[in-house]
Amino acid sequence: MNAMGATIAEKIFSTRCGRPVHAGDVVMAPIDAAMIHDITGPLAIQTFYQMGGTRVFDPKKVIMLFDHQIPADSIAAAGNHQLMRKFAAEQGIHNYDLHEGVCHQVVLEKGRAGPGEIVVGSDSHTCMYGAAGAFATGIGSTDMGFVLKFGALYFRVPETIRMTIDGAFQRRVGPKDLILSIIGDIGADGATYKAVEFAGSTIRGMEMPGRMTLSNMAIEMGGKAGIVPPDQVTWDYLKSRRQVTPFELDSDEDATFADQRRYDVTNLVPKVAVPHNVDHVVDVTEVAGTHLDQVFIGSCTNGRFEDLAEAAAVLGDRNFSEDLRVLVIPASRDEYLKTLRAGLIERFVEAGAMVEAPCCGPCMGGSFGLIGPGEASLSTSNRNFRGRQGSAEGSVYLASAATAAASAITGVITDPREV
Ligand SMILES: CC(C)[C@H](C(=O)O)[C@@H](O)C(=O)O
Ligand code: SF4
Repeated sequence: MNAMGATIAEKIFSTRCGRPVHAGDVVMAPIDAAMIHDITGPLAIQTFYQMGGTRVFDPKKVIMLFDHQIPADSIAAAGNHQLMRKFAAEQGIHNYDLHEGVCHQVVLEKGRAGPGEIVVGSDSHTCMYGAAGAFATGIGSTDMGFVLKFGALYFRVPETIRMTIDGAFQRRVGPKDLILSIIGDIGADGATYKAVEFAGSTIRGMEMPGRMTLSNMAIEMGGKAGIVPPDQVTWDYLKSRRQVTPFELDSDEDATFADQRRYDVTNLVPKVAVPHNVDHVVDVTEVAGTHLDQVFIGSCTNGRFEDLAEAAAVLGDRNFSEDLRVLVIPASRDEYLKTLRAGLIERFVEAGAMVEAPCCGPCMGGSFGLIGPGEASLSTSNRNFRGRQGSAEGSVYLASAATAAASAITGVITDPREV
């Protein structure tokens, strides 16, 4: 039989399962790392015990942290934290607790996900670790209970959609505009259960933060994973975070793809996802002038130093509009420190923003920063579903940090190329 080419996803599953597997095969695959946070962790732990679990499969492979409801914003949240701290202590799991920031950012920063690994998290944006060449996917708390006990999980090896991206971004246009435009094009269910691969010269020239933004939002088109083939950028990023021995991991040219799409970013303009769907994407010019009550710059999608630096560059020495609330939340302690040391936190505070310590913040309306009925928020995060950031009668617009900063200066949705 001819040896057929394979996709990255097929290669990862073949290596980890110890035999050649193909898209469509159902396999029980070993798990290299499993992440739980303060919202979904308690149910996963409960399931683990209900399944008769006593010791987790490998405490070193379990990543625990709190980010959605920190500092505890209710007695229930405090109780969840207590339960998880107790579990970590009993099981010998290192608990990052509330010290480090948003789960996905922290997993990558701590080098807990890398090329060729199968990583799961009980959170839908776990696909972000694909930026580091992992096959990473979000799973439910019940599946996570199973993983904690057995260190393995059933998967149907996904087919792959390859997105080849070429061209150079224009000023104030970047990865967030690209991923919004791709999602607008393919639709919220356009990549359902597919591994989405990001390839091409634009990706090769992109640093890790941008790659994270792309992989993070793979789930917003239904993707099971969002993978960037590891290259020197990946290995350089991982070098200071874990032991690395670079190796080749890319799809073969004769691999079978479910679909191959090409994009050119040369003429890409700033994009905005308008209420209430992530795939309802328009050019910023179409919604420019829309009144806003709040701007949120942060989240696992766009809360990194590079995003905050872009926002600060747009801001310059101006102030934010006094007619709206501006919330800035770095995605992690590291990102916070970089931003602080660059003097940008001072600039944001001076300009009128409220800067919070690393956490999910208003991203999913779980804790603070909620919007009221009839209010509109523009957010650098990844979801704008009805009620996502508070009132179901509110509206959430998604955009880049540059568009967010420009809009925060004027108080209305604003093209960042024009301020
Ligand atoms: C709370 C958690 C389960 C949820 C997710 O899975 O994504 C959240 O992080 C989100 O972004 O909606
Ligand atoms: S920042 Fe938002 S998208 Fe990311 S994990 Fe937190 S709630 Fe989910």
